[in-house]
Amino acid sequence: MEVEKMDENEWKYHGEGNQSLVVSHCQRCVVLRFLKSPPNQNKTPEEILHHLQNIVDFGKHVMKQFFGENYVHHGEIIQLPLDFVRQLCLKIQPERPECRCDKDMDTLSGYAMCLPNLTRLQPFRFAEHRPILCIEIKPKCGFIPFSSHVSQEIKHKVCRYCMHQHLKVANGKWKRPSKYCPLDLFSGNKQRMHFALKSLLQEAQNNLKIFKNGELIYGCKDDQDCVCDWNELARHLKPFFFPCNGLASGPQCTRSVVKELIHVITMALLSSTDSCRAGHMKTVPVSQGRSYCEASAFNKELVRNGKHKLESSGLPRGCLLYKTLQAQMLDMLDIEGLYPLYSRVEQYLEEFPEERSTLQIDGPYNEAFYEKLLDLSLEDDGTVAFALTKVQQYRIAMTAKDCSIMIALSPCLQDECSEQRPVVLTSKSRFTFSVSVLDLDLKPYESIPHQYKLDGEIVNYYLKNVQAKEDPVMSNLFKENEDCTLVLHKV
Ligand SMILES: O=P(O)(O)O[C@@H]1[C@@H](OP(=O)(O)O)[C@H](OP(=O)(O)O)[C@H](O)[C@H](OP(=O)(O)O)[C@H]1OP(=O)(O)O
Ligand SMILES: Nc1ncnc2c1ncn2[C@@H]1O[C@H](COP(=O)(O)OP(=O)(O)OP(=O)(O)O)[C@@H](O)[C@H]1O
Repeated sequence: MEVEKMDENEWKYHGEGNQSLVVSHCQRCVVLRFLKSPPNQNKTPEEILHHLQNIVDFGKHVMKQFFGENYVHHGEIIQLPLDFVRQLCLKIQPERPECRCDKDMDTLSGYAMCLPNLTRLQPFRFAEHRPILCIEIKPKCGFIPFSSHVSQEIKHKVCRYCMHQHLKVANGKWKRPSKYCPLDLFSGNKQRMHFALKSLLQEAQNNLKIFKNGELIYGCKDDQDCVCDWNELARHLKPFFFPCNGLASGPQCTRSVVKELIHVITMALLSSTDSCRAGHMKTVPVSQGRSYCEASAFNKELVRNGKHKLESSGLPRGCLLYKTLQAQMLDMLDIEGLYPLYSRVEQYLEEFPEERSTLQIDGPYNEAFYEKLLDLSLEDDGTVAFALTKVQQYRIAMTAKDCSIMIALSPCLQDECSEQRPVVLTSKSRFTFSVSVLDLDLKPYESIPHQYKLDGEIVNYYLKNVQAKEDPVMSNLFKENEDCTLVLHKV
């Protein structure tokens, strides 16, 4: 990219999260990702550069190992003319959702990350001007803690996402709770995955976005502004799924399109399009802990119907969901078991503050950092080294619990099968697709006390306000299910 010739008119607002703001190029397949910070808490250009370097290194040396070369796009740092950045910031400001304006885009350092636009097929080839559909999913934590350090039994039964929903609705973050449960999506069972995806389509919150040719057509721009009309979605997607079929619009058409969409997402999520080193490392057994969540609407429906053998077909080893789950499961102790270890590291650092850099707490995130993460032993020998390894593994797990998956799909013809890319079939079309992961910024060491506090708040809110009021018939059914999997029904 010729940075001297940067023109803000060639870029447009694309999206943002809590930490960064993204603009996309109007013609080319790249985005710029800027860091954000609260007003008057600007970091120095050196600090920004260091932070960005850490993000790139972490993607390159650590997350690529866990997730696989093809899934991770670490990008590169770019230094931009300050004038361009300031003009760009002014240009995009009106597009920003109000709820994200508590932080400002960094306009002082001139540094940003340059990344491929993942709403396009990866790797992108210039010749491609075909229509593209992209589904972004933030799946969140896909397992129930199996750690013996968990102090509240409910955490072994109901997943964090489902519990957190209630607190979020009470706090006004979302108007309605979602029926989505990450354990259904991560189950590998198609029926459960379909239910999870349908629930995401019903209540997208910040867990689902759909882009057509790079433009957001479905999902929440912010808490107030949600474009979640299935008929409108079907209108956008009909040409993708039923290209030469005169399927009339109406409820039947909407249902058919949504069904095809869910099918195609499921197939892409279960596909294995990469191999990686961590695939060879000793992995955390996926079978640990319970494979379903008692609060899942899918599960409740089964129990209501007297069925209690919830299928968890397991995920294919090479697929991105599997790799994400493996990385998430590096949280083996749960925050309750981790927090005392964090305190041990803290105590050590208070005594020896100069050791902070040797311990690589704030980077560099290099090969050596990665190697130290591979020790999955849970035998606490009382050392700082053990505590530190668990803390760093926890940070990786937290990162994987908050990342997003991008599935880009483009219609292709039968004779295009020779391409390197995988293909997924629907009843009336075929698509080449790519799957990528984004937002792999390592969670800060300093966020651990916040995690500890939040965990307590989520669980206490749930126990007090939800479980206490739960339908007693339902909880009895669960109890019976748990004890002997035999439920007696009145005849
Ligand atoms: O704690 P959670 O599970 O609510 O996750 C936070 C996310 O909220 P969510 O529940 O997905 O709506 C939250 O997402 P939103 O800003 O609410 O869209 C952030 O991703 C936050 O990350 P960070 O601390 O800013 O790096 C996330 O915080 P971390 O816990 O990942 O640090
Ligand atoms: N390389 C990319 N290509 C296309 N879109 C992207 C890319 N990177 C980010 N985005 C879009 O920008 C949004 C915000 O990016 P990102 O998730 O990295 O922000 P964040 O502030 O780090 O998020 P969080 O709130 O989870 O901390 C994403 O949800 C996605 O829609």
